Amino acid sequence: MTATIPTLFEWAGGTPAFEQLFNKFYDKVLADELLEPIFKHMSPQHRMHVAHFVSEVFGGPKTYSETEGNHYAMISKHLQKHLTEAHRKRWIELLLQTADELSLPDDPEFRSAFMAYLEWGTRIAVLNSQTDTTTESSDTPMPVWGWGVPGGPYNP
Ligand code: HEM
Repeated sequence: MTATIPTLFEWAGGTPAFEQLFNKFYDKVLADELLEPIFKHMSPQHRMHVAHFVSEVFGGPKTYSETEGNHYAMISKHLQKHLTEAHRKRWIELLLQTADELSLPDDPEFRSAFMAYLEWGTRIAVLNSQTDTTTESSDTPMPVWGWGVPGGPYNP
């Protein structure tokens, strides 16, 4: 019998894990002198929108795409924000710090998939923040991230 491979979303702890992660992360963002200026006007819904977006990418419920936006809408939110590599690196650093503090799974398989998505997603955000238009098509589907080469957790 083969074991069922959990989604990254399930492995991380489901909706509560992602909501907690982004809630705590944006507290850190607002306390950070480099990132605070670019996030100080974010809406109260911002944290949960990002939590639901990332949950969906990792195989969770389609809350973001069914009720909150789509991939194009997410990209559009970054237009003309003029994000820099320094912003991007700090964003990732604070998110990883939060993941450790909340004891998100730290197995090599989960963390390598998590990092791969963060690298991809943040670089797309920075690229699209430099201009007022995106080449992204308005019907681009939500990305779906998987375990990559390891294929699943080593010890499910
Ligand atoms: C995987 C990477 C990322 C994802 C999935 C993501 C996702 C999102 C989403 C879903 C929104 C819209 C939130 C809403 O509806 O209120 C948003 C807005 C935004 N994001 Fe990102 N983002 C990423 C990376 C980044 C990075 C690296 C930065 C800057 C360091 C950034 C800066 C912003 C800003 C400034 C906004 C607009 C805030 C406002 O409304 O005032 N994002 N992002």
